[in-house]
Amino acid sequence: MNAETRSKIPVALTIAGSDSGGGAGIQADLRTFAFHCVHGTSAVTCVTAQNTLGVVRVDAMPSEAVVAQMQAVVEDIGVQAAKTGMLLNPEIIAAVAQQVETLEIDNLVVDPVMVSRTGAQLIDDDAIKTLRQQLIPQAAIITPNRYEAQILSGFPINSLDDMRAAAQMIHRNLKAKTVLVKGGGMQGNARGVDIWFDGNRLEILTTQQVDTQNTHGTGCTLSAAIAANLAIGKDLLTSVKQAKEYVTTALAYSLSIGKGQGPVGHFFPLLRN
Ligand SMILES: Nc1ncnc2c1ncn2[C@@H]1O[C@H](COP(=O)(O)OP(=O)(O)O)[C@@H](O)[C@H]1O
Ligand SMILES: Cc1ncc(COP(=O)(O)OP(=O)(O)O)c(N)n1
Repeated sequence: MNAETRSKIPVALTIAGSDSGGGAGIQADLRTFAFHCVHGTSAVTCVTAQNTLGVVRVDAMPSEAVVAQMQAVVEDIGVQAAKTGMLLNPEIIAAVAQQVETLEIDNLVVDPVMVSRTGAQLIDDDAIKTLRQQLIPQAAIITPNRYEAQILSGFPINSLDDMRAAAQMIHRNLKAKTVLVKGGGMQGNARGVDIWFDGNRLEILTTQQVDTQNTHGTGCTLSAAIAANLAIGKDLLTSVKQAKEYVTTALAYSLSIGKGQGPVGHFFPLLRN
């Protein structure tokens, strides 16, 4: 890559929390951006003390600090795409939503981090309300997991049909432009199947099911890979399909570290032997 090409490298921004265990959050996002040869920038929203067994403590950043990070990055460097992850509280969500509008951030991927794969609620009810009202309508795509889709649609999800109905309802009721309901938390044949709905087209996205308990960070990795592909200039559906392929490979190379759910292997596909 010569100097001229390097000066045109795509840039993506993650607005998310830190995971001390390195499996999810900004750590997963920045590795994913780097894997895609996209320069990664970040606005840290909170710091979690976390490992493969769960979240022990969360400390929020002041919303003004999150705003300052977003402004510093966008006003100087510029970004072609952004993703949000754990935004934690209503003040941070409202501030991020305001800045997305003011800074005219395009290609926004909202991973509405509310509930972990294990079913634990990560943000409070006021934060969920602010997310629905202020941020989701600005997203190019939102990527709820099974439990988040249950909260956003208001009904239980136990089958592919339920996932389909939830994607359509979230699109209609929340003015979300495109919805991807993720199936990592489903059982049986629906595990690892995702549903895409953009108001016209409904797609069932499948890859191989990977049999591993080391799935920590799959949602962050998927949304970061979508943002990276959008920053490169790919269209939305291609970005999602390729991001899903990447997550599947990273799952196949996931890491058995810690005593609980280990992280996916972001760079390990490079070490195939
Ligand atoms: N065991 C698996 N095999 C294949 N794909 C999976 C598996 N687990 C999760 N995925 C995929 O990983 C992505 C993230 O989904 P999910 O794990 O549901 O999100 P979250 O981490 O937000 O709970 C989705 O594309 C999902 O289909
Ligand atoms: C700091 C932080 N952000 C997000 C998450 C959730 O990670 P995600 O990839 O969406 O979900 P899991 O598959 O790990 O449940 C987190 N744990 N920490």
